[in-house]
Amino acid sequence: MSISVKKITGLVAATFTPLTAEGEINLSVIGPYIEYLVEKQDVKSVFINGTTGEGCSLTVDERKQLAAAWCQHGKGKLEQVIVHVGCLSIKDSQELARHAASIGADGIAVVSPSYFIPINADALKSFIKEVSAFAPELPMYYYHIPSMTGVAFDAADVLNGIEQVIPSFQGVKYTGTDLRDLGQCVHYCQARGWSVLFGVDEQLLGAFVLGADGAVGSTYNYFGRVVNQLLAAFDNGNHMQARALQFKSMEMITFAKNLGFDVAVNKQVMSEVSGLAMGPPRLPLLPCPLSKAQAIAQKIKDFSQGH
Ligand SMILES: CC(=O)N[C@H](C=O)[C@@H](O)[C@H](O)[C@H](O)CO
Ligand SMILES: CC(=O)C(=O)O
Repeated sequence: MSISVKKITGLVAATFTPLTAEGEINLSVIGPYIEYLVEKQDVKSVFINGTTGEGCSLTVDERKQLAAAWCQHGKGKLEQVIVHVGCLSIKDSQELARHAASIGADGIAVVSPSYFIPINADALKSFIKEVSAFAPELPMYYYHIPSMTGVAFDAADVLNGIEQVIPSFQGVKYTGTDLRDLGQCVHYCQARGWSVLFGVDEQLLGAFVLGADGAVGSTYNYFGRVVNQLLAAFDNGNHMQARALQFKSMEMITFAKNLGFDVAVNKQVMSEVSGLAMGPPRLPLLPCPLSKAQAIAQKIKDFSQGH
């Protein structure tokens, strides 16, 4: 079987999930959110319900409503809407995969289960296969994020031979810092026309040197314009300029991390920079003083000046 696939390139925003002050999903923000990404950040693809989107803290029904809203509002405006369908229950993941296909999503991605963790790459391949079987016509991406899932084997081992069991497999979102494993993923994916998307925003340039096709990250929501210039400089062979821009992103993220940069702070930073109301996190995480998010937002605004 072959499926028609547009390769994913450039920056992909790992979107936040807007909630009301009462903690319910706020679909009315999705339309303005898309306008903001396209017009203000020059970012035209999204990865929804992932880590940044708190996908694992939402109900299946909420995730479906969000996916439908992103696909509906994104039509004609966004290049790709990738729906993350990872859950602890394989049946929930299968249902989300089936739903993503029914609403015209451009692809699906899945993380490894993280409570009962697959003991080896073959076990994880079986899991991904059983999810993709519910959306066989949709490109499937493996979302490698060992710091969150606890998976103890290489992504390259998951990719090896996967096309024989999953015909719709199209690549990997790599959120890790092992450049040898990443390089092996690029080597394997390039030979098959698949996409490698990097997910550690502060190290993006290194991944592009190794041949990554694009990047999925939270900071592209509000720093995408600057990072797009980094990619343009890299494409033009202007490595000094690319490096200078990577150092800006690194400095911004280090500043944020030193203040305690969890998903709740990050979400508030997005509200401050974009003016869109993202609301609180879903889980009762530690309260985040507004002053922290404002300090980070100010840094982002200073660093974005002139870009
Ligand atoms: C663990 C996590 O959420 N990683 C995000 C994407 O994979 C990144 O976009 C980070 O938020 C970013 O690199 C800042 O550390
Ligand atoms: C960054 C990313 O890919 C996520 O939030 O899922």
